Amino acid sequence: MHQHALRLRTVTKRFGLGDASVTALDHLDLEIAPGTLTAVMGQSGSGKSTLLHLAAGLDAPTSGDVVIGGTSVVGLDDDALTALRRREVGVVFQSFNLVPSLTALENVQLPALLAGHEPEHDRIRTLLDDLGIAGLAARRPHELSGGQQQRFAIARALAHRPAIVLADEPTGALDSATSLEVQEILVAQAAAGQAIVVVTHDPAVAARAERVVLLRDGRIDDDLPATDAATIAQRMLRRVDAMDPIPAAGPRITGPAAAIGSAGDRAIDGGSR
Ligand SMILES: Nc1ncnc2c1ncn2[C@@H]1O[C@H](COP(=O)(O)OP(=O)(O)OP(=O)(O)O)[C@@H](O)[C@H]1O
Repeated sequence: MHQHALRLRTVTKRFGLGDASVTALDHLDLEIAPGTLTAVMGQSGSGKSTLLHLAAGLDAPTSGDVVIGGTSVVGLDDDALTALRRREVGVVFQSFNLVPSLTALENVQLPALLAGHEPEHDRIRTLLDDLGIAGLAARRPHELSGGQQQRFAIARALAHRPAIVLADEPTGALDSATSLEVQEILVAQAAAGQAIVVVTHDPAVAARAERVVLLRDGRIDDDLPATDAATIAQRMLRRVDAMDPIPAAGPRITGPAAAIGSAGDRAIDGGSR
């Protein structure tokens, strides 16, 4: 096993050219160890999705390097990058929906098959049981609710034991009881050796992580060890307050709470992009 499941080394990502360019990530350094659950938080536009896409090898940095499971993505051709991604990365992204023509179970088996392995049937059965979706395995995605599809997407990301699992609001479409079950599974998989990085706006989800990385303007603004939900929420509020040009009197609940709430709603409405 590599010392780092994932390393971003002085990564800058710019979109567009010249005056119109946007710097989504700005000389960002991040190392993710195997067997850890890391939450990434930050305001809309702070660079969270960009970070996940680069970490998944789906997009290349403008400068710097991304090292996935010990292999640098810089200089890899498309075939090599695809092979690396299939072997080492599992994703739960809104943009990576289940394949509609396959059953839900076949979707979960797909990453192993694409990587040229026999799926681990026992492991998949256990994951589906734990996620409460074993009875739905023969259905096609359009016969499942959004939350059920989300749970199959989580099973798909974990099934082939990739070195790193990247999830964008994995609990966003789930009711609170199911969200808790998914959190338990992520914690358990991290304890079993996978590196899991979860982008979330939910302090309760972030509180399950052993590390909370706060992004701001494409940089790491804070890097906290395991922290309780109230402290994380406060930390986020303070960031919002710091950016708020209008000082408000009295306790600051409305603005920051609204910021967290609207972000969560957007995730439920169909993701960040
Ligand atoms: N394909 C793109 N083309 C141009 N600009 C982009 C592109 N993708 C992201 N950006 C810009 O890069 C910055 C970071 O975006 P990113 O989507 O990573 O933020 P985020 O923290 O995930 O936001 P959200 O919480 O709203 O999803 C934003 O200013 C965004 O407008």
